[in-house]
Amino acid sequence: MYSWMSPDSLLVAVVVAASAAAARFFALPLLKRTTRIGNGISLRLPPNPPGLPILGNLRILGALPHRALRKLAEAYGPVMGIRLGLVQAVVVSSFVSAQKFLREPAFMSRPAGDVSNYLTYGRKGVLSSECGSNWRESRNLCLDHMLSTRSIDALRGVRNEEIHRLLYSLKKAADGDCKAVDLSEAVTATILAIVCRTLFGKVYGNASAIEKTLKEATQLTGVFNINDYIPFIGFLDLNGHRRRMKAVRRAYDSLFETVIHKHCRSLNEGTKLEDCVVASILSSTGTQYDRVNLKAILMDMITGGSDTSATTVEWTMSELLRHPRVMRKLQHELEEAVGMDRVVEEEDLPKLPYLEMARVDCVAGGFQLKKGSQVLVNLWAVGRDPSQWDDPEAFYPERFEGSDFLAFGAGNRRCPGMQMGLTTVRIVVAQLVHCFDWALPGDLDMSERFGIRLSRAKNLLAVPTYRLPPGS
Ligand code: HEM
Repeated sequence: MYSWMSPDSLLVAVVVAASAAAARFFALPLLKRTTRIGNGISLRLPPNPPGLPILGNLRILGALPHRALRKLAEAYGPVMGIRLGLVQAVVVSSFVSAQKFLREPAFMSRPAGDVSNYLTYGRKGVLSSECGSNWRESRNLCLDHMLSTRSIDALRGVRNEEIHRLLYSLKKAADGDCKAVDLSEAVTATILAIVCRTLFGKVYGNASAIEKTLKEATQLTGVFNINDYIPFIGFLDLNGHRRRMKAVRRAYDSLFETVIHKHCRSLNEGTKLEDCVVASILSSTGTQYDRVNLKAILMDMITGGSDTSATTVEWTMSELLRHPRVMRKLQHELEEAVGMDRVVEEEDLPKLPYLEMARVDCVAGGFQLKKGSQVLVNLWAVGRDPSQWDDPEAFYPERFEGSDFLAFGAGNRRCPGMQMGLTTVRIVVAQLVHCFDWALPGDLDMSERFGIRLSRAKNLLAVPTYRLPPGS
């Protein structure tokens, strides 16, 4: 059993269903891992569709690679090879194989490339780090100062303030002559503010500029970048990704330098700044702590921590709006557990019905992989694996009662921010559903845009009606 899976609620099922599997989308569609050794699981090489010289199978990916790869897997099987330019990759599309690959120690590293060079300070920090002492120390630092249960509890006040700001603005819109609010934008801004305040103590500079940088970073992190797959033409930067990544890094870097400088100065002078992750790390490691690693960690926390949660809330709300049965069930549960005289508090979350999800043991057919192969776990396809779930396309949160899911990865590189992500997503969804009835202003377009996480192609617009008594 995962350690975070304490008594939980239908909300978790809904969130998991929307973000993880039964619903249509994953926050992160394709997980990239790489192997440093041939794993020798068996003697067979996985079947590989024919490709072009040099380009290999790159052309088949198109605008929505997760869909193209699943289609291909229908013909070639749940573990298939593909060649991306000069890089041999293995695509994993079934639930049991994904569990096997993600937990296999041989696949604990992440591939090198433009993202690791330009968006993670050269494989420092956690996200793109090779598996080794730097990765382990950075991951522990994140867990100690931000992602442990104690830190998450300590940061409750920040979440509360920002979420109440969101509720206030939505209520104001509902009280006025509001046609529809842009829920995507409102939720993204709220979650980014929570993450920035958690990391830095306050939102430095222009919040919408940070949001723009974040969007650009998450888009660039997910793309299939030709520079990575045909490295000898990388210097030409044909698609301009390297240039855009350098711009993102410059924008982040100047923000991080300002924040770190302020906190170092205040620590050296013994003055007090806001409690936050930067202050906490610098107080415990000393102000001489490797600045590049600290900036890489901050980058990981912003990229890994904000858009993933915001996207999950967006899809969850989209599915709830399309499925009034689940919306009503959720509202009813909140009415029973919280009542209608006050808004939900984080303390209420464990009071919601118990839900336990057990780990499913797996046995996967193995293949021999070449050293350095990239492993692409198609989480989007895994979540719709018909051999795992009946009617996998349907939004049916109850299916997760007592079952496992892989929305946060698995094995030693599984998401360290799972508890924080779930806490944020659950409290935001709970508040939105408890405080408001929602209606759609027109048809709901459910198409997606590919990136490190699948975002909605079009922002979610919805009309709120306040449902708690005035003054609560
Ligand atoms: C709903 C929200 C979230 C989702 C769906 C999500 C999902 C994921 C997934 C699928 C992975 C890859 C795991 C693997 O390779 O097995 C991952 C890694 C990671 N996530 Fe999250 N995540 C979320 C929230 C967060 C938060 C709040 C943080 C931190 C503030 C965070 C930080 C990270 C980091 C640092 C890694 C890299 C771990 C490593 O390579 O060792 N995530 N996340």
